[in-house]
Amino acid sequence: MRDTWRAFVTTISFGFRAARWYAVFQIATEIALALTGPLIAYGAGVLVDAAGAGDLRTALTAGLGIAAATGLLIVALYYNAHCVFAVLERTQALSDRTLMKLLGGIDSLAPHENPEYLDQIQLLREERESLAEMTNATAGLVSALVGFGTTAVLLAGVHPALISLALLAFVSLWITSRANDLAVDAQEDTGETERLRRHLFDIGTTAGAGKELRVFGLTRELVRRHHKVSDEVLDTRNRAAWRGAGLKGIDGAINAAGFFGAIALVVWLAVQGRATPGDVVMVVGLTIEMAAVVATSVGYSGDFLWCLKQARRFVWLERFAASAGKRPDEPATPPASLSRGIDLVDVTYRYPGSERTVLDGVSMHLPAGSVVALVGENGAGKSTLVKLLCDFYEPDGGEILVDGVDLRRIPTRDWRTRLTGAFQDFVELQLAAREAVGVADTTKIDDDAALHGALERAGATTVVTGLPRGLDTGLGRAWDGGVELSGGQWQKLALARGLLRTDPLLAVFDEPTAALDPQTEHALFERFANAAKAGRSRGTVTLLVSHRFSTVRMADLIVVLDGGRIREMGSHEHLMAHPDLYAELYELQSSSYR
Ligand SMILES: Nc1ncnc2c1ncn2[C@@H]1O[C@H](COP(=O)(O)OP(=O)(O)OP(=O)(O)O)[C@@H](O)[C@H]1O
Repeated sequence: MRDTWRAFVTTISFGFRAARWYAVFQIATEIALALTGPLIAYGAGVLVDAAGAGDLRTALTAGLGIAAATGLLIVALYYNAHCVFAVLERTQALSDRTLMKLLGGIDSLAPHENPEYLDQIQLLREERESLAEMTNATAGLVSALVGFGTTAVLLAGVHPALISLALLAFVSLWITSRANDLAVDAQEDTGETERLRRHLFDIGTTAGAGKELRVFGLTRELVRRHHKVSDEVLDTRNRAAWRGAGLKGIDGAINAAGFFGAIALVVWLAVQGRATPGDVVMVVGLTIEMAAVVATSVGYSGDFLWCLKQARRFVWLERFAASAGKRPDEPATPPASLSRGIDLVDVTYRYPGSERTVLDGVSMHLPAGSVVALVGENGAGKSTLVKLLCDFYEPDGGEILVDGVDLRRIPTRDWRTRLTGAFQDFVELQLAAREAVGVADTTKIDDDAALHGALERAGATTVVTGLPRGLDTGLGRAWDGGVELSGGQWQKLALARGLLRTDPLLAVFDEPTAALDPQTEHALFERFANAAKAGRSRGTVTLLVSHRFSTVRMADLIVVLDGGRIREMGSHEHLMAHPDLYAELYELQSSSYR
């Protein structure tokens, strides 16, 4: 119950934070709207009785009241629609920003391996409008309650038995919540299939996959699979919708019977002389009004319950985000510079939900100020090791020591401020060129000298000098006047981002040059190595992952991973003098280049 209350308060507060006065006016106009129907019915009853009794003054006053209520209805309807949109748009923007903050604020990548997390996120993304619709659903429910209460009081004034009409509304509410549960269950049951459907659509329509799609003629197969999973999703959701429609049919029949009973009762009372003609007119009007109120309150309570469901998901995510990540008992700050270096002691790692040990007892010393190259065949565990060093995941066993301090003790965000690097799955940031590089250190976004320095270190100067407006050019074809870059140019900008930070303790470059030609990569790594040597006073450890051995050989230390274990390590000369996997692969590559 506390969770439900918290979910409600959290999401309704979005509306009031994003558009306070519009939300207030929305609720006020909804209440005004709710009152007009019963008041018009009441006025009609008074008018009929007054006219019958020849009381012109009362009849005209009632007529004036009906006219005023109708006028109010027209104005309130118009302004209410404006408020609804204003609240919805602003609240949606706010709830989107809150979601972005929440998801981006989870330091670890481990949740992305958790199917429950992925399902919740998928559903939340799909239904995130519901977070914004809480104000609307609540305002609707409040107005329905006001309309319901006023109608019930007026009906009871004619005969207490008519109040039973109001009780039917509770039956309708119960049936609606059952129908709603069916829809929610169906949505949750199809969460994973829906993810697959979206994935198939994405690969079938994004430019990135376009080439392979055409070369391999995959469109037909993708469409076939999309069709199959769509049918699965839609069949399940449709079955739930039909069962819900069946329940609503029963609801409709019960209500129709109730309304007929109410009209029959007041007509019988009038025939008996215990009700006036005005009462009959009013009860007919109120019965119609009650039907409308029940329909809207059923609709709004359905919306409200649905919004509440999404709100609870949001609160679940808030809790998850707050509990994710490490909370060291004795937090330590990263050192200003490294004197010893980074040690891995018997590090073991297995991806969540996987049985396979990806890193198995890895121990090594990465000396302060050194350039270390990590090599090994595909799947050897190189990127996994890089991810552990970046604190995306925590080792299952063993420890990573930063100048002797266990990385588990260093808060992730503090460690990340002392990290830099570039990754094979870099992001194409379609922003102005200065932003695409400057995001690595936002204090330098307007510092042209710093940005050009990073571009120069990344060998990316010509990428920017070739742009029509230099650093201020918009990148990407999605924008008016934006310039599209080649894969290698995007990668060079990603590298420049990695090289903008000038005081890291660890710089990781995980195949950041795969889109570049070997000569460019060689020249770049030479530059990194020289920069790393120049920065030895800070003790920065530079870790390179590459499959190109001509590049790797310049590292101070080369670590060869094989099946998640260290197979050999040492300098190029040492590894060549003691031939094993490295020497074999090196020879193989250099002979193919001869
Ligand atoms: N998110 C993941 N969940 C489960 N297993 C994973 C995940 N990422 C990688 N693996 C597995 O871990 C093993 C090591 O992968 P990793 O990416 O570290 O290898 P790598 O040496 O960097 O390979 P490459 O040279 O191809 O980039 C692989 O067998 C891979 O299947």
